[in-house]
Amino acid sequence: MLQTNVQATPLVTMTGAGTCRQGRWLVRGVDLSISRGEIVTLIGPNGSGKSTTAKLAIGVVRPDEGHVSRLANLRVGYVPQKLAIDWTMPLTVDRLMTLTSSLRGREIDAALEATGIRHLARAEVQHLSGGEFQRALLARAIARKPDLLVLDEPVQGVDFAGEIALYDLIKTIRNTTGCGILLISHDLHVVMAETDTVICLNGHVCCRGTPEVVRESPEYLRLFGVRASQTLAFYSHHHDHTHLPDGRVLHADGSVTDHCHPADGHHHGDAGRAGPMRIVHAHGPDCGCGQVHSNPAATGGDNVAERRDA
Ligand SMILES: Nc1ncnc2c1ncn2[C@@H]1O[C@H](COP(=O)(O)OP(=O)(O)OP(=O)(O)O)[C@@H](O)[C@H]1O
Repeated sequence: MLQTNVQATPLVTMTGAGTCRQGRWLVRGVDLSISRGEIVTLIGPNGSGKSTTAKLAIGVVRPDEGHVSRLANLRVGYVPQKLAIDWTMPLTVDRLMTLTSSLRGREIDAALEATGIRHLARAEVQHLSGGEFQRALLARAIARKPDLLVLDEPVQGVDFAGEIALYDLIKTIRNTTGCGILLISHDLHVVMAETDTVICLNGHVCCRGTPEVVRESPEYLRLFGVRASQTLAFYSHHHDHTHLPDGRVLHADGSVTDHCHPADGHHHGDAGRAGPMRIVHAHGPDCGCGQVHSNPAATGGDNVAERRDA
């Protein structure tokens, strides 16, 4: 689990909030609060009201019932799910940063540095990879040092290895700036296990709590099924190495070796593998990593995940 520094005064508080269009409630009765240093993740099927809830939280959409309050002078960094960019027009990354408001050069540099794409400042946005583009959007959102970062599906178009790197980056941003983060995900990727509070939506709040609590709840299981819960169980433990497509092993300290270390715990996953239901931990008697697999206590890891290894 993440180290958190959640402070008492919420940045945003929603109480029984809902919004209605053409006589249809898009979402209703949402109670939600986000504090500094907290990561709240909205999950739910397509059309379940995740984006609408985020827009209610930051004031882009007004509630037709209930109440939404925000800290005075709250600064919000928002990465929407869709961005209206004219891809026929040349647009560099540093120009993207200042499209809607002005920023000083050093603010641009700092944000690009923090997201690991400073070297791409002059690159054309349309030539960026999926992961680089998401980092550029993230840089744009953090440049004004927001109190609250709202990220609507920030890993779209990114492969699995890039996805993990992006979530690590989001965590780092939270840890270094102390901002609150509202994340939206339409499925159950690594994000759910990396979060403080999960809110499961389906037009209303189905269930909420820590990832551990949510994955056991009957509402969650009804919505996503038992297999999803097991996948989450896998993700909710410490991951310390990643198997690269060429068979080598990338360790948490950045070193790359031909095989696992004897003390290695769990994988991040197989780099490049796609899809939400990845069962990635492949340790077994012949995996060569030197771990004892039959005794969960031997590795000190999460029991549920260890049982899956045996
Ligand atoms: N401005 C609007 N007017 C009418 N209906 C809308 C409007 N905005 C959203 N909706 C509808 O509200 C529902 C919830 O939409 P929302 O975008 O919040 O869902 P979501 O959970 O974010 O979905 P997805 O995972 O597909 O992105 C959908 O049925 C959508 O069609």
